[in-house]
Amino acid sequence: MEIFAKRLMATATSTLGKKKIDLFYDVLSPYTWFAFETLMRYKNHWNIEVTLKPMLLAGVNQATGNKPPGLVPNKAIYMNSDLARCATYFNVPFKMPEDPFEMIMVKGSLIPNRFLTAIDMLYPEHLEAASRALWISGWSRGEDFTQPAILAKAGQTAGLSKDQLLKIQEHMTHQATKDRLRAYTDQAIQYGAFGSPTIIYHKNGSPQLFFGSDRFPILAQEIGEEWRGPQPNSTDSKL
Ligand SMILES: N[C@@H](CCC(=O)N[C@@H](CS)C(=O)NCC(=O)O)C(=O)O
Repeated sequence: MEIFAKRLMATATSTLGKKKIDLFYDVLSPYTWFAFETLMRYKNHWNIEVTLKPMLLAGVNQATGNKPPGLVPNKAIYMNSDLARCATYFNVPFKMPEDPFEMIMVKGSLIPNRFLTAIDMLYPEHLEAASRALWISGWSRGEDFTQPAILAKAGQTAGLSKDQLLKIQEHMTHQATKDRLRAYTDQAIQYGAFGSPTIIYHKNGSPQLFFGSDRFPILAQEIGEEWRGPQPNSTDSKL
């Protein structure tokens, strides 16, 4: 009981006074990978508490009437070179998959999002590593992360045991998991999301929305922290 009280106190103290940030994200979005890694690096440098919230980008697009930028031919051409430049800037091992159209428009991200949602519900301490493993799988190795074997491999990379992965697989089919994914997607839309990444800074209880991996200098200004580029510490782990 005493240990429990001590741990509770430690958790409360460690999050006390921290600026609250939500990252609404879909691993189907390569730009979101850059934002995710940057926020994870800054967790150790800024006085922030980041909550990871997997959401379905297709649901956001449907609700807002937005569409994937790759559907505008000139944007698709632009993104092809811009993503490569950004990958160097953010030091993320992005590699364009062979058929991004099939990946985004045909296969989508319902399955990987349910996988991440189930992990968040059952083993939240593995969510960050599992999200990273899925981005590496889809947007670095060109793997199909809608396939159970690829999900299992990503889960193992994230430190989940075979037994835990079986529970996750089962949990993915539960209504509660589907409802949670929808709830986070709806929450993002209510905050005003129209794409991924959507970063919400809760400024004295008032949500401020930032869209994109290119908003960090502005986010830093608004939260009163210093932007020191995408790698605030040269000892930050390299992917
Ligand atoms: N300028 C943003 C672009 C982010 C972006 O294009 N995200 C896509 C998904 S990969 C999206 O949701 N776009 C919606 C929109 O541009 O309206 C960045 O650098 O991160």
